[in-house]
Amino acid sequence: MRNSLETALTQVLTQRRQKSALRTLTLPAANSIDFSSNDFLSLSHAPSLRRLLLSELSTSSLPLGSGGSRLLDGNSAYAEQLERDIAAFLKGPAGLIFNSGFDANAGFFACVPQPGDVLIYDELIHASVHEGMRLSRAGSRIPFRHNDVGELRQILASHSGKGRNIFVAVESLYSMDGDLAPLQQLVEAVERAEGHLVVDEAHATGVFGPRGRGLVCELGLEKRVFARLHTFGKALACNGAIILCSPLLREYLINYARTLIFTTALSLPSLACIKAAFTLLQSGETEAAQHRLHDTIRHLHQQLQQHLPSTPLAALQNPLVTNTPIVSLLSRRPRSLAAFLQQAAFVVRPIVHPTVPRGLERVRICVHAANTRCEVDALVARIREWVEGQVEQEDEEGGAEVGRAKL
Ligand SMILES: Cc1ncc(COP(=O)(O)O)c(C=O)c1O
Repeated sequence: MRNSLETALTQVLTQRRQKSALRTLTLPAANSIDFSSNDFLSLSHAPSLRRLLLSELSTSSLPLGSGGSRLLDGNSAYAEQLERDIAAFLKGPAGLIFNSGFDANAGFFACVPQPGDVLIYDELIHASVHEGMRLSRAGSRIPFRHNDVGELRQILASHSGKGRNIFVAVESLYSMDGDLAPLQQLVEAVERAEGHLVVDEAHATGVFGPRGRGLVCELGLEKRVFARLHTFGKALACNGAIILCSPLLREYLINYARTLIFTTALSLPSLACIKAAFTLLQSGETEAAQHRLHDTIRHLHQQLQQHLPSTPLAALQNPLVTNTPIVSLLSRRPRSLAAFLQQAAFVVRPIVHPTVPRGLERVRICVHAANTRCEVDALVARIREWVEGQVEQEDEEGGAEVGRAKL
């Protein structure tokens, strides 16, 4: 007879399976074309990064493993110098490396807001910020509608001037909708309320700004945000993340961020990879990839406009956004569309509830520096083929609605 825990676990997994919401691990198919990963600059496959990493590893005399937490045996002059170099490159006053962006956000939001403080966040903020907020001692946690600066101003007005610190958490490039935050307006609104703006640049790192420094640097706002997060796991093809902040906040995080204190620090191979990636960024070697990426982004949008009739174009989650590498195609049948594209060797993923709200299910497309125009053309042709198949099928069923807003 099964024990009760096994029965409970089996039950919830069965429910997920029945709702077609079961998460599974998949392996990349051979010879597939990546329109899914966050490897925006295609650095994962770049011989230059591999060469630099290997040379860094072979010349370093540090032990491979860090040996413990940064606060015990896991710290090194190598890690501290890397932090200083990255902070200088990204124009931050100081920096603190965490093992991942998840750890950085969770640790930061759990410990920085003081008892009674106010945490305001964009409703689409990443799960790692929620993780931290859940543990924080803040008095209130208030969402505002995605990118709605007007609503944020109202919330700020009703909480400012009451002697509490106000934190506002946003991302610069949102991972699901692929749109950018109106950072200039957000900075002004938060400054007026004497709040603290925290910007997560996870997806913008390497993609926006001079030499990939991110959107805050592109807009010259680096002195007007309280803290910034840059992660290394997406365009930089590494692991880990850095929080850019004042030296005082860095010292506070070293003392109170549990996700830094109670974990083994990054090993030498991880640090060396981060160093190699930033060497490429800093030297301008990734600029060509950054330009190629933006050229491919423009081409994808042109192709979508040209080859998908106007109605399905309304299916883009945000048709006005045409300069980011993430495009979301809203669909009532995201699994069918994704499977159709996957059969033609395109790696794309359906994104369904609970990752996105019901009714906003989608297929998320990410473009990369290494995607060719031919690959983009073939992808758009295949999407069009699927759309036409859907319309025909619905015609046969007597229910075609060419005017509907979703694919
Ligand atoms: C906006 C955002 N912040 C933070 C993270 C977490 O970063 P990491 O993958 O380094 O843990 C992610 C990654 O999915 C993200 O998309």
